[in-house]
Amino acid sequence: MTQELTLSLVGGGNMATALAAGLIGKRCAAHDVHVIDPNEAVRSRWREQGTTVAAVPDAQLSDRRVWIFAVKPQHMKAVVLACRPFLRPDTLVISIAAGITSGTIAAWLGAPGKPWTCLVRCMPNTPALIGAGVTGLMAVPGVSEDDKAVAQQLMRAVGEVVWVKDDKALDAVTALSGSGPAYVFLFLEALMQGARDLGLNDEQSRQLALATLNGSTQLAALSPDSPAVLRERVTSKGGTTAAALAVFEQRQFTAIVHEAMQAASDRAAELAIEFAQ
Ligand SMILES: NC(=O)C1=CN([C@@H]2O[C@H](COP(=O)(O)OP(=O)(O)OC[C@H]3O[C@@H](n4cnc5c(N)ncnc54)[C@H](OP(=O)(O)O)[C@@H]3O)[C@@H](O)[C@H]2O)C=CC1
Ligand SMILES: O=C(O)[C@@H]1CCC=N1
Repeated sequence: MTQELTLSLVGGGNMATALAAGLIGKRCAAHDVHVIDPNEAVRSRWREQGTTVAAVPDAQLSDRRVWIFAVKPQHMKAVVLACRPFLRPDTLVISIAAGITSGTIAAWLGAPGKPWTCLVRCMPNTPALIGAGVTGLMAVPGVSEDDKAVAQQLMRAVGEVVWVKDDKALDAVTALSGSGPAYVFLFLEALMQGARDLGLNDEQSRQLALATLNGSTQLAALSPDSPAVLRERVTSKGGTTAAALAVFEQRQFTAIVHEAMQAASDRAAELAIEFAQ
């Protein structure tokens, strides 16, 4: 375990919990993690894990080398400004908030005309909770290679990492892997419902649907063939799969997914404007 990394989680909700599941014990000790959250029930859960906690930003922030902002986009400005007095010149700030751009956060943290340059935006996802997450990262110009490595090392503790070049690309990451688990869970729910409607019981539906998603994604990851080729191998001419895929096509499944992802990306861009003032 890398013990020397000290961390503050600003916002101790769902995503902070998912990240901590991989980080604590692997990248930092629980007592080196300081959690800021206004909710006593949330703080109590963190206390039980052995972290220090506070309801509002406090001087302990200054002892933490890395801060991860994990509050809702609408809370970001107030929270960032409240934390700002506790910055050290070498504090590495990581934001996982959807939408809010690196330029906006850097301006909030910095002085007029002198934006904060030690800032990385990340977009993780909830499978981080079981170490199976994937995180998109982008760094503002000026972040040292060492600090990029620290951010990467943190996110690697909960899954894979993909660096992208700018905020726009991070919005695309948000629309794919940030929000993506919800799309997959929706598809899983639909498969299970479909199976129940066809007469299978709850347990059978769950086992078959989960194993199908799991097996198919593993096959796609390991196979040299494209998803399209793998799909064709399932689809016998005049058979059952062709009948099902014809319905997907008729209902424009691909267009629906495209439209949904565009909506997620557009919403990220809206959040950037809505909560930047
Ligand atoms: N959930 C996901 O799948 C993902 C979320 N994200 C991003 O992560 C961020 C957090 O999302 P998520 O974890 O789901 O949200 P949660 O609501 O679960 O967690 C946010 C936490 O921050 C607390 N909070 C509110 N105000 C403050 C404050 N002033 N100071 C400190 N903490 C505060 C909230 O308390 P209270 O509930 O009392 O308001 C809550 O406990 C968002 O910006 C989201 O865009 C990124 C990737 C994936
Ligand atoms: O729904 C949201 O806005 C956040 C960002 C990605 C996943 N959850």
